[in-house]
Amino acid sequence: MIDKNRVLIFDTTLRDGEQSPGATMTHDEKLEIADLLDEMGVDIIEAGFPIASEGDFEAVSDIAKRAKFSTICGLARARLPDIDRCWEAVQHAQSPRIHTFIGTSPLHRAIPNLTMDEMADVIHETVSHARNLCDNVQWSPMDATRTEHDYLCRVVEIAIKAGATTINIPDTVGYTAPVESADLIRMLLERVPGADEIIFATHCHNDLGMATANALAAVDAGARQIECTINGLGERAGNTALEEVVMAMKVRQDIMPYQTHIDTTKIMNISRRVAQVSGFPVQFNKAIVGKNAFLHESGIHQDGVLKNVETFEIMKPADIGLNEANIAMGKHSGRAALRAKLKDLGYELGDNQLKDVFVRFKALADRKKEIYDEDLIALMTDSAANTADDYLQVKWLRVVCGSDGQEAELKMLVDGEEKSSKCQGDGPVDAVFNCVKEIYPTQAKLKLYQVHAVTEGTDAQATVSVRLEEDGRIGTGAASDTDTILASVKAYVGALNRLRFRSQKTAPDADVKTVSYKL
Ligand SMILES: CC(=O)SCCNC(=O)CCNC(=O)[C@H](O)C(C)(C)COP(=O)(O)OP(=O)(O)OC[C@H]1O[C@@H](n2cnc3c(N)ncnc32)[C@H](O)[C@@H]1OP(=O)(O)O
Ligand SMILES: CC(C)C(=O)C(=O)O
Repeated sequence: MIDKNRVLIFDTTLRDGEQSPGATMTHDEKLEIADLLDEMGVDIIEAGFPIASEGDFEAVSDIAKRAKFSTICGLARARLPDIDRCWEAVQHAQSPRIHTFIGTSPLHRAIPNLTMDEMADVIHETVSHARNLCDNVQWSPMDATRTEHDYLCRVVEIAIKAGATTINIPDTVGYTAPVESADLIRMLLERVPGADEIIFATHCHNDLGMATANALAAVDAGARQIECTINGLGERAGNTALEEVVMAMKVRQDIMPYQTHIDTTKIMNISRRVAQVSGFPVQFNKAIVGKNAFLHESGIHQDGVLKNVETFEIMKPADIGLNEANIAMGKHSGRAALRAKLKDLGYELGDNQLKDVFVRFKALADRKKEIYDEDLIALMTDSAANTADDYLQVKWLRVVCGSDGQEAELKMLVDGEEKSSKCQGDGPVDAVFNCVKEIYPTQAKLKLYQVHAVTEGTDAQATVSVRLEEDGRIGTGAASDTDTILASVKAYVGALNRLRFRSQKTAPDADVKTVSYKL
């Protein structure tokens, strides 16, 4: 007999999860997911429906042979050939289980056109047959939550008498509410003879978004096995999500003092893997494993988290194996978060410098949805390379591009005086460089022009590097912007400033202006 507060975790990602339209996994992918489930401490893995296809049979039987910790279970209809095939597949597991089911609600009884008595006989016969093959048998009255209570009690009792060791109560269509889910388990425990000898399981679907709540309510009422899937994958709106019930019980031990055997630090990895192999991406705001589940973007939250992480986090990201930073930089971020983030990246800023970088950061965030570390590094490089003290400064730019040519119009400050130019060129970058040359004539030769996208996406920042040579001196410039042409002209002008600075340093009589380059 297991500890009264121990809740068994039955994962059906490979069976009910795979029933999500389009989520079919290959044989090797199923083995890989089964290994991960086994390693994370899932008590029972429902590996497939062996009679459904040769592929399902092979997968269940190969998983059965390799599982080290988990019980391996296969699904079978209330038909003897299904049960035999299931046993054939699971029998080599160190701990095999047969799971057989039949729809017991009026709607489901009508499909095979069986009376209540006839169905009761089928249940007795099929569960007995399964039990003769395997001493670990699970039986499910499909659509239990829409089955008449008296009939449900009757068939559950028959299944227990026939040898079922686990009775699963499925909310097949995700119709029930938490209070009913709990009442149903309580009712069965009270009314069915022998109910205290077996384990009741709960199998919930998420059609009304209540699968997790229903499963936990059933546990509260006495169920001791939760059927669930990674990422809540499953038929229609999916099943109870493993990560949600496991973490809810872990975090709320005060009101749910139940234990599982799950190593929660493995959750994130398996969630990502299931998302990849099933082709079902996890929604960003999904509880526990969503990309945003531990991210804070708004300034007030970020400030709170930096001062005391518990202000906005009820669990540690590391508890689910997430070791990434929890601060997402974006247009709602404040100075505290920017300073902390830059410090992480190796930039210690004084208040004035932070003020300047913050203005640039907000301007960037207005144009770009997500600000990655690389964007901030680019921003710092850009800040260092292009300052308000520069001799040459880009003030305004407009470029017209089209199949009939490119024209740029540029305004610059040259030693504080505004100058403008309009030029054509062989491409937009050439056109804008021609404007610079017209405003600030120079003999400098372009030795390198390189564009590099800092992050992914069409809104990515481009970092442009420019190297110029004049009289044996080299001047380099770099700039970043979501607008590649603007980054190009800023890099070009930065390189010119640098060349000028260098030429003045080698001419001691010249009026040297202090320029704070850091390249
Ligand atoms: C709620 C759930 O998730 S239940 C599990 C659902 N999963 C699946 O169905 C996936 C795997 N299924 C399959 O590959 C196929 O349906 C198979 C191989 C099992 C059966 O295929 P087919 O023989 O072509 O039957 P089909 O799928 O058209 O219809 C289902 C048959 O199973 C019968 N059936 C359904 N559930 C049960 C049950 N629990 N016990 C006995 N018979 C059942 C239906 O009455 C129907 O029988 P019929 O062909 O005699 O009318
Ligand atoms: C086979 C049963 C347990 C099922 O998947 C359901 O009823 O949803």
